[in-house]
Amino acid sequence: MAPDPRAILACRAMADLGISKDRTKPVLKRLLKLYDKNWEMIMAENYRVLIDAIFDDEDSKVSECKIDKINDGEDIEEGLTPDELERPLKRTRRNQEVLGSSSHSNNNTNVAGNILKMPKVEEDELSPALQQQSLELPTSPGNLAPQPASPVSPHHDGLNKGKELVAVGPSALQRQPLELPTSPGHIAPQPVSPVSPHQDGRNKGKQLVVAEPDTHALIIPKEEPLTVDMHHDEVPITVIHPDTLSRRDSPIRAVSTENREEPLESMQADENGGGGASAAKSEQRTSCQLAANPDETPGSLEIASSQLGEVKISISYNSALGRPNFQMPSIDELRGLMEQRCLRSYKLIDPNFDVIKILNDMCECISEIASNSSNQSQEGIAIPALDVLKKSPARNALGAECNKNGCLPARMSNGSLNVECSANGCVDNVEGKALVVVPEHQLTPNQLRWLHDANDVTRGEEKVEISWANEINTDFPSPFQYISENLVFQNAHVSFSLSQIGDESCCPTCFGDCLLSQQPCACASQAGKSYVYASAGVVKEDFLEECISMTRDPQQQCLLYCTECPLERSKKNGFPETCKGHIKRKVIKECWSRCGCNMKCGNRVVQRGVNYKLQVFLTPDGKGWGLRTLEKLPKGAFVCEFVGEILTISELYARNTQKLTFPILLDAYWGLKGASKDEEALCLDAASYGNVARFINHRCLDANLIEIPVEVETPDHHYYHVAFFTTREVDSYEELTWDYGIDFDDLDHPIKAFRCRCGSMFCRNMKRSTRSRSAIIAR
Ligand SMILES: C[S@@+](CC[C@H](N)C(=O)[O-])C[C@H]1O[C@@H](n2cnc3c(N)ncnc32)[C@H](O)[C@@H]1O
Repeated sequence: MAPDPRAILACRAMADLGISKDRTKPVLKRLLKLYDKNWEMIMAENYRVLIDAIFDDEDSKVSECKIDKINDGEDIEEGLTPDELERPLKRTRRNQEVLGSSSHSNNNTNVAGNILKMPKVEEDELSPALQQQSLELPTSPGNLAPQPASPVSPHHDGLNKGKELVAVGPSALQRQPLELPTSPGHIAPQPVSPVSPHQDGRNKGKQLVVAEPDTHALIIPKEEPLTVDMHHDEVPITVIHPDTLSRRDSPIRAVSTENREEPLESMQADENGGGGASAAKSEQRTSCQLAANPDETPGSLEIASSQLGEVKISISYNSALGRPNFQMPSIDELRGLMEQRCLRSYKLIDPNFDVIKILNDMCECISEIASNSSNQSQEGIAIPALDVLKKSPARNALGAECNKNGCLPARMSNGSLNVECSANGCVDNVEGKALVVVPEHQLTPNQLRWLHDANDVTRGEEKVEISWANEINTDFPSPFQYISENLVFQNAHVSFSLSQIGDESCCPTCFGDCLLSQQPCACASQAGKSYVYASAGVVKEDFLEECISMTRDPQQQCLLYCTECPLERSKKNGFPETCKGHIKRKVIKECWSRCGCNMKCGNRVVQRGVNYKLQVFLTPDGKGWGLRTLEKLPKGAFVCEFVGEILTISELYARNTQKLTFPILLDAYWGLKGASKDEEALCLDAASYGNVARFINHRCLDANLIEIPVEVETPDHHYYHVAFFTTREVDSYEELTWDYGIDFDDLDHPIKAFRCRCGSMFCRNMKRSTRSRSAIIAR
């Protein structure tokens, strides 16, 4: 009898995941029997049930085998007990139970949604069978199924960026995430915890890029020269079959480049699975050779390097190879699935286990080995190519030649824009290295302006220049007006009058630097008994920690309720609810023009503006543009203020109909005063007018920035500045993030939330199926 085509499809789908037919068939048969040949059930959600059953099958085999061994006395030598052998599963179950109960308590915990919500578990997306199984195993079958993914290229996000709405609202940070209640239903910002299990991997400044070849580029970064002449189907430079990620004995092919100006060489593990430079002396082929043999490379891990010490790891997929609906997953989805696989296969239960960190470590090892063998011939040695901007000595050199920031200058001549590309993936103006000449008239005014302002998106508005870079594709940021100070849109009442400031609210008799005096000046006293800033312009540790816990830790959190909440009052639906509460915050009071001290006074930090080297960049994980630091930042450092138009809440709601806002509420005092008048209930919107903070992306809970209200020129509490400080030390080239406080479940919210790709293990918008099991275990 001819095999059922559905069975063939199922085997194929499993093969794509690296599961052999031999493993698939018996389990499939069992499932068919179990589900009475209900194929729909088996095929649902990309064969989740099947995948799960296969792994469950293996789990039980392994565990049976181990118990057998123990019974035979084998493992006793290693000090293992049956209990220990079972620990992973038990822990998982226990954690799942806690998770369940926590979710339950979340529902009951209700300071009107103003506390952090547990990550959203979308039970309804699981098949009944899976739901049943998930009660026992938090690693639901979905974890192993390929997730429908959005294209890796942030192309679309990039285009949409600025048109999506950011729901920002107060929420709480958790040290015990399980006990965290739900996140806020309103729009105030929310700071974050310094704890990041992924942080180690990231702050090395390495990036993993999941790239989708784009041949429609107007400007082709030199970083990707091979793609210029390649079809989408062709496999780039250096290729390692994905199976080699898990199978040590898989042969790996490498492809060299022919036309590279900066030689990118291939990296491959040796037959014994040894990584590092020793494995790099490998067979090299051209991309043509590889393309001619496509069946062997449905997907590829690309590790390439240049002699300049750049490291690049990219994962690409040949979409022509029988997977027409293939969509490259986001880095977070990839991470989720990889972690699930590794956890399942190797029973890793270390909560710090992080696939990205492993890849980053790999980059570092390559760099280390490569630099230790600098005298050796570079032939055949693969130097990773993607951490491009971070450690490349070429970057600085080119940058020094071309521009201070090393990125994106362009040249106009004879009506054409000559856009060129450097080895570090930046567009530069090195003579004779032009990749594409784009007629000027083909660029929009916005693109022309961005090219012009490539070195300084602030257009001179800040003390420091802030460049932008796109190492991924040819997108430009969307237009907005850069302003370095908040501006009133129309109805907001903000008075900066000197007469409003009484002597008791400033320090007219001070001089020089207030921080040098023993007694805190009158300004500083308003925030507490001592100065908030340490002399180096950073917030003192104890103050910072207090701010963090007051906003994140439910135990420390205090919510203030308005008698008549401006948010509810302005709702257009005519059904105002009671105030959902606003997080009580600690406030900094800086000295100002009426004070006797000078501009260098240590109690003036935010008003002096951006001080660190920052860069706007296109994120590789689909969040659109983001902000990163180009230098290491100490803990408590002031990074930038959130600047935008000052709006009343009514004005904000009016704008929200257009879904174009990037708002932050100035609600720190709302519950303390009586009912705020309309013109005094304010927020900041950076959609059309804003500063560099408008590029800071959201990260659930463990973001590296926290926002702190700062009073400068007005003691009238309804208006203040919102300043971002680092919650921990931040490495150069790390993306800067803060927790918007979004409640991803609040469908009633006036501002549309987005699908979160923050990658945090505490993500509140992550389906269980894509969530890191290690995160669950960590709880
Ligand atoms: C204030 S903007 C940040 C800058 C933005 N990425 C851009 O390209 O202009 C907020 C928007 O960025 C995107 N974004 C921010 N954080 C994100 C995240 N964690 N996951 C996905 N998208 C995110 C969303 O589209 C959101 O509406």
